[in-house]
Amino acid sequence: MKKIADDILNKVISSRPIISYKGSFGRVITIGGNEEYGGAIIMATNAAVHAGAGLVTCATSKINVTALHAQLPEAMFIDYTDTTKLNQAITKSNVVVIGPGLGTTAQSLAILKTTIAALSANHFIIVDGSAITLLAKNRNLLSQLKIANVIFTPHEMEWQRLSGIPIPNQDIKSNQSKQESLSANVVLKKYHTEIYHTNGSISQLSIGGPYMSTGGMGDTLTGIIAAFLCQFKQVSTSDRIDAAVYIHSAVASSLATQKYVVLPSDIIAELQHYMLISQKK
Ligand SMILES: NC(=O)C1=CN([C@@H]2O[C@H](COP(=O)(O)OP(=O)(O)OC[C@H]3O[C@@H](n4cnc5c(N)ncnc54)[C@H](O)[C@@H]3O)[C@@H](O)[C@H]2O)[C@@H](O)CC1
Ligand SMILES: Nc1ncnc2c1ncn2[C@@H]1O[C@H](COP(=O)(O)OP(=O)(O)O)[C@@H](O)[C@H]1O
Ligand SMILES: [Mg+2]
Repeated sequence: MKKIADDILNKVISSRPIISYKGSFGRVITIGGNEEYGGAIIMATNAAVHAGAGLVTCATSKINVTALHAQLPEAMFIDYTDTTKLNQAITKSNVVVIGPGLGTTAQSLAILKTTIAALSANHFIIVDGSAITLLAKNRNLLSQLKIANVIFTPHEMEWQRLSGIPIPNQDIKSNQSKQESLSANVVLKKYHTEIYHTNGSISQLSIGGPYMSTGGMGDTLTGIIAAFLCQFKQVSTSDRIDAAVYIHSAVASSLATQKYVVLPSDIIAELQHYMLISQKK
């Protein structure tokens, strides 16, 4: 298992080509945020925009549109129950994030099914939060998901649901064996997050701490991973994922020198600056 070092940022974050436009930096669609958990998808969307994705669309409950646009006018909106628009927007996207605040109702499951049916081999899909819980209960959907490049981002309980491995038994060998059968990358979030890559490598974070234990911290990570996947195509998928996971905690630990707790929104606000000082010179 390789510890992710600080130089991953310098390796992955490159300066932007002069001849470029928003389309050069990829399209992300974030799907989630029901009537209770609008904040989750707004944080994921906000993180994707601040981490540099060129165009970001948020597919969420209609109830969240005013809050979304008050926070983030840069994001586009679609009603996630509008199947036709959802389909079209997924087709146009490079990276799909599904799950933050999606909920686990029949409607949530229908949105997950529509999303999976719209995937192609060119897509990255980041499956987080409620979408992991839904897939654990609807395992027939797992094989259809494999058409795309999949990144699961479970916390330990979500991984227990999806993998069937109880939290105390989540050792490297068992985790990797389950990850291989899922044909997906797995970012197992905890103190010292572990990343199981489809190329067989395993990385581990050795930064971050309890100042990050606030609701929305994982939702924010999904947006950063999405933005890194759709931008830094000169490096491998595994390096892009490792760099995204690393910068999330690096920003948090840097802010924790001044703050007792670091909020997801604090990390989002600092990302543009931290990426600038970390980029390849
Ligand atoms: N502001 C918002 O709208 C927020 C919405 N959220 C959404 O709420 C939905 C439910 O997610 P939750 O994770 O809250 O609930 P879950 O029920 O999925 O997971 C929480 C349970 O897992 C256990 N657990 C064990 N190990 C854990 C670990 N390492 N990290 C976290 N929990 C661990 C906890 O004790 C608890 O019983 C998701 O869709 C999520 O995206 C949360 O992200 C919180 C913030
Ligand atoms: N004590 C801790 N040390 C290191 N990282 C932590 C700690 N507590 C939380 N985190 C990080 O915060 C994020 C929490 O993700 P998650 O539980 O999905 O949050 P949410 O669903 O509320 O957004 C993960 O990246 C996790 O590694
Ligand atoms: Mg979460």
